[in-house]
Amino acid sequence: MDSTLTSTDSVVIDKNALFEQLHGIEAIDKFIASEFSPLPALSEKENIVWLHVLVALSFMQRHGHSCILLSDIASKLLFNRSEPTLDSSDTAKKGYMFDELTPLIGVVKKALKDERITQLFVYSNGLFYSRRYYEFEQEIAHGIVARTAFSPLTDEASLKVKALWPAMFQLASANTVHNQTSGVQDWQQIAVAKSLVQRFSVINGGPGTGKTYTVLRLLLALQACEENVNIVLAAPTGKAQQRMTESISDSISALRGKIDDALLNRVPTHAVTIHRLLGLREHTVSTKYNTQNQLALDVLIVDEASMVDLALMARIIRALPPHARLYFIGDAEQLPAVELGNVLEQLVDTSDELDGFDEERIGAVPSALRQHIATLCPHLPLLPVDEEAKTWVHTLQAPQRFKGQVAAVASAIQKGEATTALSAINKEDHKEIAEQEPDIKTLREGVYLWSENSVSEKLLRKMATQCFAPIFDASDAKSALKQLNAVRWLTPVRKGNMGVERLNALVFDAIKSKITRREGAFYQGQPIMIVKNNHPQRLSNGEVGIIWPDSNGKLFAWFEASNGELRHISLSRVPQFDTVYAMTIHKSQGSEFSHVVLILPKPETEKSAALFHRGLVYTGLTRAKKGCLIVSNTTTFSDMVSKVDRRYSGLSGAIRDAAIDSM
Ligand SMILES: Nc1ncnc2c1ncn2[C@@H]1O[C@H](COP(=O)(O)OP(=O)(O)OP(=O)(O)O)[C@@H](O)[C@H]1O
Repeated sequence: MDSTLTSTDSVVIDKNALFEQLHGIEAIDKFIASEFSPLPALSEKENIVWLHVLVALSFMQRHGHSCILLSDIASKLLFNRSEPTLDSSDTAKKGYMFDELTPLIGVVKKALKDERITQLFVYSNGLFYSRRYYEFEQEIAHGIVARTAFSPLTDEASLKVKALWPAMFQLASANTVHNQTSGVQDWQQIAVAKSLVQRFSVINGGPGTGKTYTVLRLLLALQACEENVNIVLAAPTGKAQQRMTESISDSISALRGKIDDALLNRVPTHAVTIHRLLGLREHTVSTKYNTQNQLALDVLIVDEASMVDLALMARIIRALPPHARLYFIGDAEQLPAVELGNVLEQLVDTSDELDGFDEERIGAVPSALRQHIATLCPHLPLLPVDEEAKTWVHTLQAPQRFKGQVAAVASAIQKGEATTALSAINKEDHKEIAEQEPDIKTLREGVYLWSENSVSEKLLRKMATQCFAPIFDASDAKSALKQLNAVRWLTPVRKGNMGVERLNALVFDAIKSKITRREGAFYQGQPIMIVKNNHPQRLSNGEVGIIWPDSNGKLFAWFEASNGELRHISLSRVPQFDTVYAMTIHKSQGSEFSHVVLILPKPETEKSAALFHRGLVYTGLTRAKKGCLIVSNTTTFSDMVSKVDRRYSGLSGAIRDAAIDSM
């Protein structure tokens, strides 16, 4: 038989001929489809449908979705490409037209009668999954729902927290009267009050909306309830762990003098990476801490939760002892994790219809919880019974820092309002920039847009010198690192004219006359980013350092430790790295810079156009603390803001179902 043909006793299909017609698929998609089809119980026609469902599932999982929604592929022509494009040697592909929904579901259900298939795949509520991801979602949903039940404070704990409250929130009596009479709600206080009586909650909000401020108060309140409570702070990456340590420490400093030092000194400040906490072994999926060997802690606070993927979340839930509290801090509008899943987005998602269910218990605020809040915060307006949000989600909206233009533009982008965002940005045209060329203003407070067309190579080089020459003028490694974090260039892509690789080469060319010392591939002032976790050197993927001489003039790589101290390692020990004047927006997640140059080029290929979406613009912009210069055409900018990158997941629905089951 021809090797391209696959058969069971009754069915023969020419898989390669079918794959040949599909655009955008990769070897792994073909492998999955080949491994689990054809099935003897299906007819030839059904097997062809089944094969394409498997290709679609594998394709979607490669793109971060945990499942496929069958109604979204039903009656659709997918994997087609009408014209060969210039950027690839691909020819036109016919694609595959999926059946209508009812027969499509019929085939999937029939395939799932096969014992081997049912061990590996699941169909549930219109979603088709690999069983592994379905089970992750179920585990997470049950772990969360078990923790969202109302668990009241003891009278003693309640009194202690109540005594601490006015100092924690700096409540002057004028303030409290104001809240009571004006009806102005204080969502930070509500978040703390609610989180005290729920063992799981999410504190969600954009940059500077006061998440750390809120978490610190939650920690103080938890410690007031139970003196020896064991609290652990964790974040998904080394960079995020460092920032968490810094922001909690800064927040504590801001409270000094207002609250008893003894209380503040008990608050933990040192964060760890989640991987380290769980003892995730490199190149394996096993963790030291898991269901059999759970972590010895009472409270786990996870920062930058948008970067937590589905598998990592499942591992966190497994490693937590049942009594442990879990609090997630993050911004659900940020890009989701690079790996599969969009956990935070699903946790805060309120799009699920609660109609027909007991809203009192699933979505709205139960009366016992309202009573608890009224006791703790009599100065605040009562929460309405019909509040729509999930009780465990606290979305902070009012920017406390970061006021002004960056916040206004970010908020319009978040809502998908490209025109509003554009009207809130200062736009400068080619002529103005050209006129300013001798003294271009790359780094200013606020948000500026320069049209991509008006940014010539010459101008880019001037911008590069302005942004990065100060690194080379620094007096020591610490100030060089500080200069490095003052500005970063961000772009969505690695390749192409405005991709990371070309921009880094261009910057290097613009500043190379400033280089005074070199050693092999390294030079003084070179910013490097580690691209793979390296345990022996205690360096994690994404960590950024600088090459700088020590007092003897010998070059070393310098990194900031989580306590703010610098440490250096010899150049021969530097693991795999990239030079990093420019980096991808994805890699910038969890970092902040005073200024950002956000380059959003016109997509050069069909593939990159599909990947340019709102999350990239929002994440890139919100990395900027003071100013952001966007280099983009208004059409590209608007297209990106209008395009949402939705990941399919059944997690939100699984949580709802688990909540109903638990009633
Ligand atoms: N209710 C408040 N009253 C006064 N200042 C506040 C309040 N909430 C937050 N702040 C201040 O606003 C600033 C930003 O708050 P915070 O660092 O908690 O925000 P964040 O959401 O954690 O920011 P990021 O996302 O950047 O980590 C801090 O200086 C903080 O002290």
